[in-house]
Amino acid sequence: MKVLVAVASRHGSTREIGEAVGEVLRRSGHRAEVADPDDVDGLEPYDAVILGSAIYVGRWAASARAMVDRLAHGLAARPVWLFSSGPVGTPPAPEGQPEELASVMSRTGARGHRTFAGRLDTAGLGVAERAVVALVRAQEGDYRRWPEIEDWARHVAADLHAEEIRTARVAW
Ligand SMILES: Cc1cc2nc3c(=O)[nH]c(=O)nc-3n(C[C@H](O)[C@H](O)[C@H](O)COP(=O)(O)O)c2cc1C
Repeated sequence: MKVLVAVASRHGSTREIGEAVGEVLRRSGHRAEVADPDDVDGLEPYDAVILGSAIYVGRWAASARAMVDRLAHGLAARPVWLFSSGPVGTPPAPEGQPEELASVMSRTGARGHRTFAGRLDTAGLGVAERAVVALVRAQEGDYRRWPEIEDWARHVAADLHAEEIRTARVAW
């Protein structure tokens, strides 16, 4: 299947998660393209979509939310999975889902959502971001667990193969 992996990332770490997901899909026999949500004009070329976003102050990025608004019908007509990335530290914090997750799940009919731990590199942050990080005492470091991310992507890839078989049966 041809899969769009659309990823909203401010400082690059969620984008790298999306690239890893795309790589697993390709190794599993799918075609995968990784893109910024702002660059997605339409979903016609794609059979399925994975949409991911970094979490900032409890919310998904504006570009991911805008893509859901813009392409809600196309998303609802395709298999969709969602992921978020944000919690940092040991154990990863904060817990809890992004504010708009329930609404995005229901509007897209998403088959699943996973939150992955993120990366915090204070050297790359702006002044306002540093103030928030200091306020909540967030722990610097890279907490992404690649085996967990790859395992999730393998499950999605397997579901997509099952979907291919179902679609082929209906076509007969
Ligand atoms: C200002 C600021 C606010 C953040 N707020 C949250 C939050 O509410 N929930 C969360 O899980 N992570 C939060 N994070 C952590 C980021 O989501 C995490 O660093 C993520 O990996 C960043 O992804 P990116 O590199 O793709 O932008 C915050 C980070 C910053 C700098």
